[in-house]
Amino acid sequence: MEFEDGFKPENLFRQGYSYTYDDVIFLPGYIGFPVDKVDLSTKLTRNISLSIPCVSSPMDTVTESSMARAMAALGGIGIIHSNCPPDEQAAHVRAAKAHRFPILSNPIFRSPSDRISSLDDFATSPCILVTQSGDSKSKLIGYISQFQWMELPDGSKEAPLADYMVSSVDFVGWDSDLSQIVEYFDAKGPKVDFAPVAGRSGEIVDVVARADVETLRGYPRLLGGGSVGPDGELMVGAAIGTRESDKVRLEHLVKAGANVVVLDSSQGNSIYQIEMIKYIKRTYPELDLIGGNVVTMSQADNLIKAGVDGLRVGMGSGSICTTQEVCAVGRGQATAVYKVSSIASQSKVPVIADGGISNSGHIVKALTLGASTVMMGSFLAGSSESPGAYMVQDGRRVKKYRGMGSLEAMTKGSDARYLGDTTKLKIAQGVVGAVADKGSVLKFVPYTVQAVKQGLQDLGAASLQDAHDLLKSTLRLEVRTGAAQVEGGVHGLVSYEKKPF
Ligand SMILES: NC(=O)C1=CN([C@@H]2O[C@H](COP(=O)(O)OP(=O)(O)OC[C@H]3O[C@@H](n4cnc5c(N)ncnc54)[C@H](O)[C@@H]3O)[C@@H](O)[C@H]2O)C=CC1
Ligand SMILES: O=c1[nH]c(=O)c2[nH+]cn([C@@H]3O[C@H](COP(=O)(O)O)[C@@H](O)[C@H]3O)c2[nH]1
Ligand SMILES: [K+]
Repeated sequence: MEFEDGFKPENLFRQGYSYTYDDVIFLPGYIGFPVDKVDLSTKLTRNISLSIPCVSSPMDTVTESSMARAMAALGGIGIIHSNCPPDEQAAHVRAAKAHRFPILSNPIFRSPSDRISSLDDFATSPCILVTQSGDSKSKLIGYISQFQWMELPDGSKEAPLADYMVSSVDFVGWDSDLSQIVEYFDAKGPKVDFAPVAGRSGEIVDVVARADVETLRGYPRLLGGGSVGPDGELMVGAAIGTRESDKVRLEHLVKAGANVVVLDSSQGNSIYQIEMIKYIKRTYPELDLIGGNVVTMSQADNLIKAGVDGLRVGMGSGSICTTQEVCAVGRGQATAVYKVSSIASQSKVPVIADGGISNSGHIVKALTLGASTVMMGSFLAGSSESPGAYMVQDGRRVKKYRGMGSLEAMTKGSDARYLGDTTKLKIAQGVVGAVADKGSVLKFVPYTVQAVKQGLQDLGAASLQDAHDLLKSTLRLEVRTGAAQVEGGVHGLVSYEKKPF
């Protein structure tokens, strides 16, 4: 028997309000399966499948090679930002895809006759790899770690590397997983602390520290082999703009092996984007292409007709966004995701709910309202995999996080893009800020995903397809009043500690 209880989504979202995730709440359904039966596998685009619905934002404080590698290892995907020269962006794509193990240390190479003058020579790498001619392409001979170098007696530090390096000629293969690297260390014994990693064509591309492997073993187990493309490598996405120069950028990215490209714009329904979509589809028919951003059915319809394989949804909903204040356009994110998904699903174009995700409940809401994945900036920016170093601010460890339309990011990047070609006036549509240290995404994303599974179980959805079917049938939701939102949070306590896992 059907009761009249709660709102049908189509009725709620046509009342003339712009709702965001916190405004709405779902009524629970019926649980007929255990939480571990909830399958979150999904589609990023028409042709790209992921095992978790998580995507990292193309922002210069969120996604470079380290984040892209980790997101892919988790079964999601990272989109490398374009606020750098094309060859640098392509290098990030290559580095992320170079091997399958979710650690990236950008090793430094030296020859046996080279000498180390200070710790600065290690840059950000935990060790220096010694090869015959001092580059990644020649034969591996040994390594020296920062720690080992510092422990050398005075006088020995200035000697050629050959005099004190740890001899090591073995490496692990590019497609090794955690258990194979553990086997390598077990076989080598306790004196060997680093495993060089060979790339596909035999050159040494990275190095894995024993300590990092131990840390990883304490994290939730990585599911499956991650997001692997047809080439056997981890999948990586990259952002581009819609200027003429972006065609050259795209060529670099395709050569580097990018699996998907995102046209990165706040308002994707433009002649520039539509022409770019047509150009890309003509030039690289095999390449998956995500268009956006859009928030209305009509914007989405235009990009679908132009040929996109995925749509990115959200305007002004991001944590660092000021677009709605500056330009008076945008939409509440719950309404935007619901409306765009309702038209995109007719053409089987998956939707990425981009921006405004600050907890697992927001992810459940985005996916249940029709999205196939969520894209996150601030949620991931405080992780050890995001670019940049931690700083201490008011006694807390933080990392910088900034909008790509902030003055600071625009000054670093290609100004032409934002200034237009005719105006010299720079208008910011984002801010620069900081987010708290959250540790590794390899640890907190699995917990977040587990929470999402619990949410779907409560709704009675064993998969994202189930959730989307419910949306069109028995799912009911309501708007929460201000008081109901307060009630839904922690309230009435003198003090409390919020530990998510
Ligand atoms: N999701 C969101 O709500 C927002 C996101 N952002 C982010 O900020 C960054 C910049 O976004 P936008 O400013 O929208 O970048 P955009 O590149 O789409 O637009 C910048 C300006 O360049 C113009 N333009 C683009 N292609 C052109 C061409 N071929 N010829 C002439 N003019 C052209 C556009 O019309 C616009 O005036 C992106 O990373 C975006 O994701 C910025 C604002 C809002
Ligand atoms: O209005 C904006 N001005 C900006 O400077 C800006 N930079 C990024 N973005 C968008 O915000 C998304 C990330 O949002 P969250 O931090 O909420 O995850 C991202 O994925 C983008 O869609 C911007 N929007
Ligand atoms: K905002």
